[in-house]
Amino acid sequence: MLVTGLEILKKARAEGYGVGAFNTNNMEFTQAILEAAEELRSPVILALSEGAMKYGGRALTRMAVALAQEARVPVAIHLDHGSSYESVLKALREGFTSVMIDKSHEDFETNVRETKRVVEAAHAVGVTVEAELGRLAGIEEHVAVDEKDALLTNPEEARIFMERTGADYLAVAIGTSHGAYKGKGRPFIDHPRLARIAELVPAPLVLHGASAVPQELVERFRAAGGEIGEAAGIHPEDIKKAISLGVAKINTDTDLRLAFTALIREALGKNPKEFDPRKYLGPAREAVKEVVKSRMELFGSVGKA
Ligand SMILES: O=C(COP(=O)(O)O)N(O)CCCCO
Ligand code: NA
Ligand SMILES: [Zn+2]
Repeated sequence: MLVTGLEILKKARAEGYGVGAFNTNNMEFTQAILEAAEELRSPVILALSEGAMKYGGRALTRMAVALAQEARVPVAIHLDHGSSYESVLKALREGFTSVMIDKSHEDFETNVRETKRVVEAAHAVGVTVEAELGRLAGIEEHVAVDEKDALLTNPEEARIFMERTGADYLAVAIGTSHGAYKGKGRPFIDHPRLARIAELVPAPLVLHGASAVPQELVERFRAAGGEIGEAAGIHPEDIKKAISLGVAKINTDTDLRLAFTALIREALGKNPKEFDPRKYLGPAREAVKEVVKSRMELFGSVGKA
């Protein structure tokens, strides 16, 4: 069933498990994510970025909303990294049930003002809001303290920000970053900072840039002809610890992309004569579904629907 992001995340934070927000740009990702959720009886958040909405248009948004309504588990349709009030309005018009307004690159007062404006519009139509405070950036442990403070979420500021904006959940910067290169080896995650934020912010917390970038997937991608450098993601233990501290929404996009692309490269390499798209998109879809299922196991959302 189609529910708001807060309905899913409030329960998750209260009961100490995480829920995956998985990005989709097409039919295969959407099917993989929803099938995994139904098979594991897990709530799930289908995340569409502005780029996904541009790429898939009505075909994607209509499919996502319709399948979410028919799903036998709770599903929220979420605008990932909404960059403007107008972009959020478009998502609201498409029937999204969760929207992110990301003004984390602006100064504090601008972020508060813009976020508050989106909260008023979204709440008026029963949709819940994710905001962001702090800058996503992989930080080496030796990074100077004041530089960390400039980048990472300030716990006291977070409390004030949530009180002034009325946002429903908060994306925090504690050392993660988007993409396949999150730092050399095991990225440093500032758990004490997260614990402090969670003490001051009762709302569900959100972790962006949370993909694991597992070495076996990186190697499989390379073996199939992909080119990727010294890739590294967030260690599963750091994800579990973050969930125990108050993270309820965990964003995964890179791991799905790597799996999908590796399988397509393998299928095309194996049979150069093949030109039925279902023969390479189908196995790629299955690979995405397996990654989603393993993430749900890690987050503890299996059986929580
Ligand atoms: O936080 C994330 C995903 O993080 P990751 O790259 O670790 O999968 N997202 O918000 C997805 C970003 C979509 C645009 O690229
Ligand atoms: Na988001
Ligand atoms: Zn993100």
